[in-house]
Amino acid sequence: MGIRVANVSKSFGDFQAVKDVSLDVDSGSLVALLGPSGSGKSTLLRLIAGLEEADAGRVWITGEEATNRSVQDRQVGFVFQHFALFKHRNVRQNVAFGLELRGWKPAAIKRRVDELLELVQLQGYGGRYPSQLSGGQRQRVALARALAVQPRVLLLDEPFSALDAKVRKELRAWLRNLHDEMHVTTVIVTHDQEEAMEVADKIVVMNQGQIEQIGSPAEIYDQPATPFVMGFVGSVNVLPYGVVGQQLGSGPLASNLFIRPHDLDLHLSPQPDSVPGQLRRLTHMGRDLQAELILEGGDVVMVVLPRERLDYASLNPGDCLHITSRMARTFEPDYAI
Ligand SMILES: Nc1ncnc2c1ncn2[C@@H]1O[C@H](COP(=O)(O)OP(=O)(O)OP(=O)(O)O)[C@@H](O)[C@H]1O
Repeated sequence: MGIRVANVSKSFGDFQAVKDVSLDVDSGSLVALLGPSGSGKSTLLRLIAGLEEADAGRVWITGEEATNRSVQDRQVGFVFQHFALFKHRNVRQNVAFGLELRGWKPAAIKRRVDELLELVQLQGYGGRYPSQLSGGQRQRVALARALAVQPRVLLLDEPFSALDAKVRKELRAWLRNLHDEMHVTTVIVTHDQEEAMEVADKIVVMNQGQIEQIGSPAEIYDQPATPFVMGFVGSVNVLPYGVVGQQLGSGPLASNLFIRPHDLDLHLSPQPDSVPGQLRRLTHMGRDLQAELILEGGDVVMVVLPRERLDYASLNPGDCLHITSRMARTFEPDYAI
């Protein structure tokens, strides 16, 4: 086992940020803690690191109990969103920091730093100072520094969120490749579902201090356990069963139907099991069209479909279209996102 968390809770004053959470992270895997702001992701990560003390529960790191151990003793590597590098140390000196503290000899430090700079693809940057690097390069130096001392686990708290979208995407792919080379057990905190889907073997979806679901990216997307998960990891229409139920799905009368925009289809004429809707807006999104329709009862429905599926050239707002569904889910009655 890479990391085990058992029944961990943490409150700040009256506010319970983490509520009786248990989690196993397989050795060598990359797990994402995903959830909205305030859901307790960072607090859980900090509890694993030893930066916060749990009110209750226990933590194991690589099989050894770490609950009462100091941060240093836990031998974890961290990278934070704004992980400040030492400004007055160049890249090599930043990466070497932990090794110097541990009394490594200069020749061994040089070898290890060379190795790490190659790993994070920053050979040739060793003499630069942090102010002479891009944001993405700085985070790669931070990762090299965290990895220098061969941590037992790597904990990343929104490491890329301060960077622009393109760099963030590049760094995700890079992190995934790095992880495939290194196999260090890694936990990454993110509020970005695309990031979690792209990098993680498993996703832990958190909401209000608790785990809603743990699963592979495909499981989380295709078999969401709760309405919250379904809404958080993709777009969803929530429609009262009473209005569209018999046509678009099946379930208890009092429930809502949860349907992804991609699982709906549009037609120019009525179909078996279609419901009519009035077109409010049609948006071109590259390959796909996004249509917003209003049902007879006033509910708004979003449909996303490939452009070639609909002869849209002559459509205008106000036109009547017919909606069918390929896949609809129901959850407990009265459960709302
Ligand atoms: N040191 C603290 N003192 C008081 N409240 C705190 C402290 N740290 C966290 N909290 C509160 O605990 C809750 C969970 O915070 P946490 O940072 O774990 O959430 P998060 O899911 O990581 O959110 P974000 O993505 O915004 O960082 C929040 O409501 C936060 O205000």
